[in-house]
Amino acid sequence: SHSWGYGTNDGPAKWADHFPIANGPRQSPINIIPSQAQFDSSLKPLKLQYDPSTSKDILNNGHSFQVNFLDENDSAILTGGPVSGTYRLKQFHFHWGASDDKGSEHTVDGIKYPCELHLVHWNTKYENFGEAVNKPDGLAVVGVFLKIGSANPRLQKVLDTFDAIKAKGQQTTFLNFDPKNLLPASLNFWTYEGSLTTPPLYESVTWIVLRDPISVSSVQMAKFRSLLFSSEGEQPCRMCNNYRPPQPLKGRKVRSNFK
Ligand SMILES: NS(=O)(=O)c1ccc(C(=O)NCc2ccccc2F)cc1
Ligand SMILES: [Zn+2]
Repeated sequence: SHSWGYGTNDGPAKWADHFPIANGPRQSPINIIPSQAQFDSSLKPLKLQYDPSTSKDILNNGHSFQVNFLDENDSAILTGGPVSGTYRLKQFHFHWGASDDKGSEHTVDGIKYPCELHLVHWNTKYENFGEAVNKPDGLAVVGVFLKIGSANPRLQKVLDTFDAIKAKGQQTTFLNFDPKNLLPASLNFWTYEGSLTTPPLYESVTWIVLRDPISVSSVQMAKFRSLLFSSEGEQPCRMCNNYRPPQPLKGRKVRSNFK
């Protein structure tokens, strides 16, 4: 299908040309305004049960890099929170900026974080990810903000693979990584109905954005920016600013599980 990116000619402002749902009623990301979020006591605690043995490999897909998980059984699952049923972890990936003052997709009271982690889960009422990805209750993505502070040793394990996945299409084995180690202590969250934040922008995501960030150092953020959008042998193009800006809320309610 059509190639898209984050540049002047193929970036978010142009996605509607080939993906008209870009102007749809439940697009992501959004700006979260905590004072306008509605506390919902009926929201259940979020349950993330990740068996670390299910991580498989790490891939530079030309838009971000992602850690892929075995999802043939229920060894890494999300239950509770705003969802009913069981959602299986498929992959996690990040979005980041060219400098530490931007990079997250969701914003909080207009504040941008330097980076945002997305843990992508699919609803096991469907056969597989491909079946779930375009259904209104198909996906649940947990968003985690990264804030500049002390270096994050758990994150460093991911960054240490970057020399092997510098260019688009490169992939390497990445076993026994526990994504629970990339979560903040509190699972307090905001939740709303949204979409994939990249083409095809399917409106299939129940977003679960954690309130508390995890830490990343400025040096570690510089390492993210050493990856390339481009394939080996092409004119090198540094991977950064791979974030979509906030989209219109269009009447949606944002709920929280905390006061
Ligand atoms: N940034 S995010 O909202 O968390 C997000 C999560 C997953 C995808 C994805 O799987 N795309 C590939 C894809 C799309 C459609 C069908 C199959 C696919 F693999 C895209 C964006
Ligand atoms: Zn994402």
